[in-house]
Amino acid sequence: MSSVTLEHVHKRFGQAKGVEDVHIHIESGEFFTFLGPSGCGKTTTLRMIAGFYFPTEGQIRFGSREVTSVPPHKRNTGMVFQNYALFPHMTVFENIAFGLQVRKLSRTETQERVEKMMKLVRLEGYGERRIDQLSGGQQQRVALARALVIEPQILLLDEPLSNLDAKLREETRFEIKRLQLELGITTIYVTHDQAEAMSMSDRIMVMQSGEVQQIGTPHDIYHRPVNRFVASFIGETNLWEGTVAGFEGDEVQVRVSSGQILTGLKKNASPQVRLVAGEKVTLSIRPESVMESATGEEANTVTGAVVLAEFTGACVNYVTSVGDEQLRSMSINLGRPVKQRGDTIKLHIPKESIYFAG
Ligand SMILES: Nc1ncnc2c1ncn2[C@@H]1O[C@H](COP(=O)(O)OP(=O)(O)OP(=O)(O)O)[C@@H](O)[C@H]1O
Repeated sequence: MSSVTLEHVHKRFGQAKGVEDVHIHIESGEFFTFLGPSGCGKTTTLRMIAGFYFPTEGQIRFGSREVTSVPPHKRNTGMVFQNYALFPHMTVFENIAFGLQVRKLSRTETQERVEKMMKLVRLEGYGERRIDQLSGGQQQRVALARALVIEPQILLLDEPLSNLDAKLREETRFEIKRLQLELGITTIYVTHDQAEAMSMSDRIMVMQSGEVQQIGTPHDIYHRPVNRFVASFIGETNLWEGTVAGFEGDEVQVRVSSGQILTGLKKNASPQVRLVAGEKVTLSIRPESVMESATGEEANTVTGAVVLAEFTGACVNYVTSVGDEQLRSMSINLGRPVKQRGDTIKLHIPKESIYFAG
């Protein structure tokens, strides 16, 4: 297995920007995800790692080997494409064996390796089926087996689940994770689906408009987003505008649109934020951290009118109007009466759950 390093990599398509200054080190055996909306540069970055595009500037290394302008077939990477790119007229066996035949392996070895792969992806007994006789999920597993059979140092996956329905997508993401852990293979995964990225990855790189916004563990990115974009792209959040009103020890007071002062912790600020009295700041408050107030007396309790009440059985979700803002809250159903639209509600925002996101 191999680490992957991108050193100040840029890609331009004529005058158009593809990606700008991607600088990352992916550890050997890591599951690393490129996450972002359509057009943010995920696929371009992956294609440079595969060798389908060469960078306009910068260097790419696998371990200590420089591969910046090495062609794809000499890189020893396995790739799964969004549409799988299988050969429809060939059988499962022939599809998986393809890369081994190109490499001129003996028949016995090819047979052994393909069978081992079919077992690994749970397709034993399907060798003679044609691709067009398989379900979407099974085709996806053939594509994975075909990428893995050549024993690549690095596995590259470009939106591999996007053609599957929601339930199968969830099952298959566990399957991919299981395979990755079993093989210990360095895996780079491209998706625009934040739940997929959060549940599978060791680390995530969040991209927007060809630029890296943040690199971190799912936990870091969720709890310590560096800016508004990351805060709102990853999970749901309330983004409130406020003005820094003052400081006390390790706490900071912020005036919000209702005129009320909320207290947060200085340490919960993105490195991109300067907390200065009188300056505007964005507060990111996750819905699950907002609680219906037990006494109405706790610090950081706001009062508002319920705009939307949602009872899902397991949870009670409210959207509440507070000053000029709305506050979305989400809590486990503890059997309390559910408020209705128009009711007054008091909501407590614990000070440690306020994050200053820029
Ligand atoms: N071959 C190309 N020629 C010109 N521009 C390109 C080419 N490939 C990508 N781009 C541009 O580079 C930018 C990044 O595209 P890229 O395909 O990497 O985004 P993405 O995040 O993978 O999006 P998606 O999820 O829609 O595939 C976009 O602005 C895109 O228009």
